[in-house]
Amino acid sequence: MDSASPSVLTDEKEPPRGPLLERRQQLTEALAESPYDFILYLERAVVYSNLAYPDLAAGDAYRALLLTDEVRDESFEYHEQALEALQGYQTTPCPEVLNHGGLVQDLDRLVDGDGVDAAGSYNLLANLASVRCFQILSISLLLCGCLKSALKFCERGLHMVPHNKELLEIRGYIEQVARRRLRKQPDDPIDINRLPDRGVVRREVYPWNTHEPNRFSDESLSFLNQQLSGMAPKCEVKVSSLPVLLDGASNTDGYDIIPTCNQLGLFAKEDIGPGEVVLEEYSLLTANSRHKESTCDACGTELPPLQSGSKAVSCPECYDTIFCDEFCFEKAQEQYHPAVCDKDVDSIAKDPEDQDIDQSLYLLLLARLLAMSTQQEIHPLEVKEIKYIWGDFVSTNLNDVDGTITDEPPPEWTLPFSFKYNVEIPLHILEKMDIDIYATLEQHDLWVFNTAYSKFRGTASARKNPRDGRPDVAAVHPFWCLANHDCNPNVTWEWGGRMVLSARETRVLGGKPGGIKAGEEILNHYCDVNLPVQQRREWAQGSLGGWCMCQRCRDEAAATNGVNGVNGHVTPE
Ligand SMILES: C[S@@+](CC[C@H](N)C(=O)[O-])C[C@H]1O[C@@H](n2cnc3c(N)ncnc32)[C@H](O)[C@@H]1O
Repeated sequence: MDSASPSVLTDEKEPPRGPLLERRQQLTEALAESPYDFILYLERAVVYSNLAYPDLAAGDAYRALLLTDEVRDESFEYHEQALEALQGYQTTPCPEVLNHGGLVQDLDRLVDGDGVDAAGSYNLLANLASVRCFQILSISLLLCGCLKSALKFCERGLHMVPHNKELLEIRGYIEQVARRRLRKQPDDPIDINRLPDRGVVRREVYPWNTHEPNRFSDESLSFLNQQLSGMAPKCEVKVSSLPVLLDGASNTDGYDIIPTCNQLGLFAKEDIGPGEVVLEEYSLLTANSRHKESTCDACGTELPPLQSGSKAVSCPECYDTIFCDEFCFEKAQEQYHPAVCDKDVDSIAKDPEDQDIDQSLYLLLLARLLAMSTQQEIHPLEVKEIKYIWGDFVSTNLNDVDGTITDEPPPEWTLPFSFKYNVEIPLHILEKMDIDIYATLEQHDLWVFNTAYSKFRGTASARKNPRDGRPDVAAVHPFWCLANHDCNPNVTWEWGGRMVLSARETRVLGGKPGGIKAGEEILNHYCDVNLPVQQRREWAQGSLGGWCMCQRCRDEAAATNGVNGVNGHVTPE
């Protein structure tokens, strides 16, 4: 589709952001007052579309869709509240947000039963609204690159109103993009099951996110250092100057000076001897994607064999949950477990298909975060294990695009996104935890999940199962992950029940003796440092967010390619 395609999301062309952000704020406040009002959700979805956040538009349209079900079915949990929220709205004239894309012409098809009494009029509004939800969901998910979910929602809408002009147009767009992505001819049929369903969305500190700290402030640094002192007494967190990373090979390997940016890093404040433990960190922000696997629910360590002398403890309320010892059990009770105890959330997203392993581990980390924030009665983004993590955010200005349809989401959008893992299952988990997903919108809005995902990606570590090599346990260790990468690292790391960083006995380069001097930065490794430069760079690219520009990489690449030469592309074996 060419970039001159009309913006089917909106009736306006590139409206200004300021008033839209204000409107978003008003609608968010209105939703806090009236959380079961699907019209408000739809209005906010349109604002998100106009602001070019199609993922957030889809999130709101999905909540609105769930509320239309609540209105229609009196056995549903929030039926009364959803009905009450509709008082004050009429079908003629219907709320402006529903009067879109030929929808009102389909009114007759949407009347249930005989005529429109009070109940009928609410059902009619709910029916109209669900079609509007399907329109927004399908176009928004298409813009995120989630073609399969987009087509499914579009088909559901067309099932209700087969001639709806907008839905037919959206289906045309989805099929056009699908044919191009699957390399099909214009008339080839499309198998919905083969459509890509993983997309990417904006990865940013949302303009309304008031939870993101200034990580460089004295207050933040002193909080971090106070926490760090117990786990790494010889280290401190300080600002570190790091190379700005590009997406791939460049001709700057031989340059003496390259652009840098300020981030945080870990530094030695005293000399550390070779082999000495640098940091030992305990974290409850862990996830295990195997159902009934023998790891500690809290710290993720392998459980000791169940024989006499084992210190393992199971929760007395829900016997299935096992902890490696009393310490982990108590920490879990204090910090997250009661929020999920006996709530049947255990089997969700477990034993995933191979292609979903990463998404399922990140989702389970999100689930743990939600349990921690619920138990600790704080906002998820205030949970100390993630609050100070940098999410590799891109600036809002760079992310901004107009709402036109293109083949692929823009290259600046780097947060992996799928309807299932970002929207549907997190809400399902909250429901299982007996949390009202409408009344707790402030804590459980989609942008909150996306922000947490941004922080997990690039900082979580995973452990492979020795039986089949699949990564099935993951964790976020917020202090360990403050250590930056270098291909000539001065530490090694190992994660059992604790994440342990130790000073290397010998350095990789030149076999020089290990040990870290006071003032030197702690340099971790995010890839196998025994590989040749090209392979190291490809491996570390995901967690670094770019092409490694450490001194070793630059020297080796410049030596291989001639000074200033551009590397050729080598695929790892
Ligand atoms: C796990 S965090 C490390 C801590 C991070 N510097 C911070 O301020 O929180 C990983 C991120 O740090 C940055 N980083 C780490 N090592 C780097 C390196 N050698 N060169 C450039 N950036 C690096 C990248 O932005 C990467 O995505």
